[in-house]
Amino acid sequence: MNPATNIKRVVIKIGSSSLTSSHGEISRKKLERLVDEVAQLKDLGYEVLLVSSGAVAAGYRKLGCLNRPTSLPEKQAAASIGQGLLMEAYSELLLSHGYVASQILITREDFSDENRYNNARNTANVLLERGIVPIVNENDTVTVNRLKFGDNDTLSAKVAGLVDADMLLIMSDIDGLYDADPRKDPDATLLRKVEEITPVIEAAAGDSGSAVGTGGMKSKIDAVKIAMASGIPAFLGKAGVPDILLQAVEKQALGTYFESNGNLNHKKQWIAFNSGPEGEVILSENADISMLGKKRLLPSSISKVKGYFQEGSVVRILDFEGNRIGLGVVNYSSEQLREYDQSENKYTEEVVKHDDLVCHLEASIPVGI
Ligand SMILES: Nc1ncnc2c1ncn2[C@@H]1O[C@H](COP(=O)(O)OP(=O)(O)O)[C@@H](O)[C@H]1O
Ligand SMILES: N[C@@H](CCC(=O)OP(=O)(O)O)C(=O)O
Repeated sequence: MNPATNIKRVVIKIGSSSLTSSHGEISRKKLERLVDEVAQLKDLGYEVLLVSSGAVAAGYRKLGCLNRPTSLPEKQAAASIGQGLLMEAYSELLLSHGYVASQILITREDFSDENRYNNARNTANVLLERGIVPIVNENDTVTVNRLKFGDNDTLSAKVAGLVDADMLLIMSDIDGLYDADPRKDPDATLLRKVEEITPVIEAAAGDSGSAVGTGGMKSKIDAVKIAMASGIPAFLGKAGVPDILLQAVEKQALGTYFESNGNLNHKKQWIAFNSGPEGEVILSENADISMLGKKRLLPSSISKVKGYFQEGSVVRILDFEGNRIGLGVVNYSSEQLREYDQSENKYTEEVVKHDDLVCHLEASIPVGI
């Protein structure tokens, strides 16, 4: 723990572009430099969880591909070879500093099941408390396109929330977030501190700059939003700059610092970012939306129900005009809600309890969730 900053537990995301050579293959030198810096943090008493990309990059040559594959089955086959090689290298390098690595492979489905999500937390906590360095990646080999996290940026933010990290470091091939895509605008300037992700910032974030990166700045901004809403400050900077990890946790690094602006608890993080809503409830015209974050949702506020869901499912909450305004766990099935007759007032229980409701006003939930 650093008493000056109150930071002890750090999640570090390292992108493919920061681990590969110009040919797109894993660079041993870059990996060594990263592990040296992780060990530096560990020596100082920080707990470190690494979210590492690079499985496809580490495996595609051995699969017989000359270039990084683009089809899903080939990428999955490459990851199947590369993930083992990547872990072998991490284990060996960390052991040379006296630290033990562990592997955690996650799919989106693991996180959408609340029990599995909570179980992943317990496992990661044990590892971190015992000084191990968990190395997390998406379980590429078994995921299908539709159900992929897709990029490790959002995965890292969800993992940071899962383990109650004190800080999320997203290390990339660029020294931070610029006010415009630097490839398109030579006058773009580096933003050093961001308190809120505004539409202007979202518009500035472009896609990936390299052949190996997947998410680009867009997915990093989505990730940062998740961290900020979960109460976790984030940093975005350039991997490979000497001492960057230590400087980042000490708030001295060149890069972009994002302040946290929410404090969603685990349950609300799960509802907001992992659950996968099963249906929709549309509020009546006169429902007081400004109060939604502070209140429960009553049957009388609902004008329409879309889709089929069970009691206990997560649903999207839309205003009368169809704008997404929140998510919540319902106490009634879609059929029960469709049958609700206000005049009889037969449902006494709220549709969504306050503790089970996340309002977009209290959490800037990334588009698409
Ligand atoms: N506003 C922006 N500020 C900084 N970088 C940007 C911006 N818009 C787009 N980019 C691009 O995003 C790239 C980083 O994303 P990506 O290639 O996915 O890296 P990684 O492999 O680290 O995930 C940068 O190299 C840059 O070209
Ligand atoms: N899971 C994939 C990487 C996916 C990914 O997010 O890559 P990147 O945008 O480089 O961080 C792999 O290990 O190759």
